Amino acid sequence: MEERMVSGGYQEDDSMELSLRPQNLAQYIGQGKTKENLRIFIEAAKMRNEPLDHVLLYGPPGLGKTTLASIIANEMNVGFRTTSGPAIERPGDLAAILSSLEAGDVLFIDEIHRLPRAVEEVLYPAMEDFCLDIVVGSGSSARSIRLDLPPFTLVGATTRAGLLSAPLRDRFGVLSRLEYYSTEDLCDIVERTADIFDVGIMKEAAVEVARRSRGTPRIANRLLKRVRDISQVKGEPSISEDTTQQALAMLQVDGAGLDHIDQKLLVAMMDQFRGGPVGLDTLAATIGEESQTIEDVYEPFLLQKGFIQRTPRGRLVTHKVYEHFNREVPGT
Ligand SMILES: Nc1ncnc2c1ncn2[C@@H]1O[C@H](COP(=O)(O)OP(=O)(O)OP(=O)(O)O)[C@@H](O)[C@H]1O
Ligand SMILES: [Mg+2]
Repeated sequence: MEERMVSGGYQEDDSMELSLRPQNLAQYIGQGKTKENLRIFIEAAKMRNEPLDHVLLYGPPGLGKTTLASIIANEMNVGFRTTSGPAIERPGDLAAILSSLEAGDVLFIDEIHRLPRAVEEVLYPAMEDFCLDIVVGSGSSARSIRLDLPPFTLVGATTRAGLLSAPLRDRFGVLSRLEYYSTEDLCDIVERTADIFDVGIMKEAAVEVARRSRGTPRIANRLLKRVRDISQVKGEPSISEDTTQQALAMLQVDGAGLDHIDQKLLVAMMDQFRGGPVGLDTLAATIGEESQTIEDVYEPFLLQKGFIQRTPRGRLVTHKVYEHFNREVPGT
């Protein structure tokens, strides 16, 4: 699969992200409810001199889960350790990490849905009672010993909350779902990033980048970076709306943030299947993509935007699609 300008996943080109990452809750734009809750929980934990409850952050890629995890550590004034589900292969790996934590630390486990089951089982008593149950010896002389751990906060992140086992999910005290950002919030993010890049940007230009970023800060920052390059080559004193339009057209990102693959899919549905319903496999074969890729990568945004609907008989395009492509809605 090719890399898309508008995919929320991390790409090599996004390496500037580290410098763009907000450091505290005040700098973290949007996600009002999550932020408000966390602010209260953090304050309460600090008053009680206890570690924060374990936090699960879930939602699509690029919405700021990793960023928020590091902010939690900053706001609690504690250390931040990071690892990921696939990186912890054996129970012993996790035991080593846990026993090296300092009291109060935040341990961040990214892609936590990918933890091996045997590792997950070590995590349960660690989360619940801050202890490790270790089996020593083997056969009839095997026995289990219990080791105390320093109290810590586990922050887990996942794009696939549905894949988390119930016992693991139940051990988190705080569950926060990150939402796609509004155009206003993304506009603030674009302006903040431009500030860090030390370039000016006209309000209309920032709004335009925001509108096409699929509700995702990572995409907004990526688009802005490209737009800035073109603006600089033109010698503009600050990024203009014209340049932004031109740059985004070059990048083949349209007014709703759709790229050529989204367009191909929607046009095929209108032209070849009269708007649907069309089965996923048929559609996949028509545009030469895997069904799974359509379902996991292309469809979520189109569904969220109300461009397509899923029905038991297959996918349907909505009237929004005809309007978007300036076509007459059939049967009107
Ligand atoms: N609320 C926000 N305010 C400002 N910038 C943000 C915000 N959320 C995310 N960003 C920017 O978007 C980038 C991507 O965010 P982050 O890496 O935290 O996403 P993620 O949800 O962890 O993605 P993934 O699912 O790929 O791990 C950050 O480096 C940061 O620059
Ligand atoms: Mg992340």
